[in-house]
Amino acid sequence: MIHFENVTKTYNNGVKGLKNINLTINDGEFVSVIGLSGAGKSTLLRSINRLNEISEGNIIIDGASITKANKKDLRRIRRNIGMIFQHFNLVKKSSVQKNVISGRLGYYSTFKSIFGIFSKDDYALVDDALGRVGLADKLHSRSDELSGGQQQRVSIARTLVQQASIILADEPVASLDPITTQKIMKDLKKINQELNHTVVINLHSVDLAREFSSRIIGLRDGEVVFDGTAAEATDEVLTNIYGADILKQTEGVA
Ligand SMILES: Nc1ncnc2c1ncn2[C@@H]1O[C@H](COP(=O)(O)OP(=O)(O)OP(=O)(O)O)[C@@H](O)[C@H]1O
Repeated sequence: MIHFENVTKTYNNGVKGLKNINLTINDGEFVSVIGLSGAGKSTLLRSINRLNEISEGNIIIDGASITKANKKDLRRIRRNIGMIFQHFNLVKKSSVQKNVISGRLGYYSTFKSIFGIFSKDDYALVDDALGRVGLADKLHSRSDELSGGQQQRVSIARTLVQQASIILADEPVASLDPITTQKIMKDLKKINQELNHTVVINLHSVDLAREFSSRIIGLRDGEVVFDGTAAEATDEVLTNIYGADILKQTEGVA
């Protein structure tokens, strides 16, 4: 469970990225976060794993405060939170296998991680994860030889071997064409349904949010202005909250 308690983020320049957010995301939910550019979507998502330090309030993950966690606890909490980025964040010159197995690093001491000491079980997890995302045959390919969609699948596989029960996806389809976008969204949905992983995803496309989410959270100026099911997020409701601009946003164009 992810719980936001009176969370505010004030950037150094005084801009408030989030304003007094109170929110609970339950295990197994598929939550899309929508809103116009600058609404606070990335700030919200990156606060969950403390890539972004919040200024006030508390964020609690499965009963433990990530906000107040010391270094050791932070590492333990983060191990359970996978992250998928718009630009994949792979080591391009490394093989698919190496990139995916790096999802296990949180389970090892620094010494073992530096020398890349992984177990047979870790390699088996990599094979299983690549099978799930349809890339079993790419195990030894260099990551930069893959298409954008395939690279995004590698990053999904990395969160699978991490065995993270929470997946944060920050505009994961913003650089992809519509067909690849559908495939990636379906992969995420499948993982959500089959493994019961919680997915929190930032999207520019309202249509995608409606198609795939169990819940949509709408932000405006750092505040939650909509929180409901996909069916409740009608054009009329969203236009009332945001104006027509929210419906015009397309992938990658804010
Ligand atoms: N590092 C920063 N320093 C100062 N202000 C920032 C910083 N990062 C974000 N902001 C501001 O915080 C607000 C929320 O930004 P955020 O990136 O979370 O929005 P977003 O909804 O993800 O936007 P987009 O859809 O364009 O990615 C914006 O006003 C933005 O300008």
